Amino acid sequence: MRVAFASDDENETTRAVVEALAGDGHEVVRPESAQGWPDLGRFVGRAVVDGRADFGVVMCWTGTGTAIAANKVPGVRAALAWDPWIARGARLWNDANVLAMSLKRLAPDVAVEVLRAFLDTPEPDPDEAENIAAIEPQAGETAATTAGER
Ligand SMILES: O=C[C@H](O)[C@H](O)[C@H](O)COP(=O)(O)O
Repeated sequence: MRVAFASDDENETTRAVVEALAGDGHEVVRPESAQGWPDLGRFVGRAVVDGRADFGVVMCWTGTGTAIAANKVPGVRAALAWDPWIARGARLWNDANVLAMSLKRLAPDVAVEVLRAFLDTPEPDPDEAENIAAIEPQAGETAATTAGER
């Protein structure tokens, strides 16, 4: 598969993830230059939505900033995962298309397990199709209309 990858820092964990992606035969799509975490999250999100990548992986200290930035790209469903069960569930029940991980909190072997659990879960649960479709902004919905409904 083609997997877009970006991280705002590098350590043993990010290196293990990149090595696992390449070692497992994935084509890795990476940004050409170093950027801050908001732009990196957006880069990966756009790569997935544009079809340059099948899935995305974002990493930053917490994993949260890149996840939030990726999720601002319409069509992106980025999920922060810290163990394989969460990663598998994000694919099965949320059809997550971007995996976010903390480069500070996950040991290299755990990050690789999480990555593989995510990428090795090919199809979401059909029973969740309605919920997954409902994640996207609904026709005519804006921040103002959504707030008004509460
Ligand atoms: O959510 C943000 C990330 O965890 C960043 O990796 C962290 O805040 C460090 O970012 P910076 O190097 O820009 O201070």
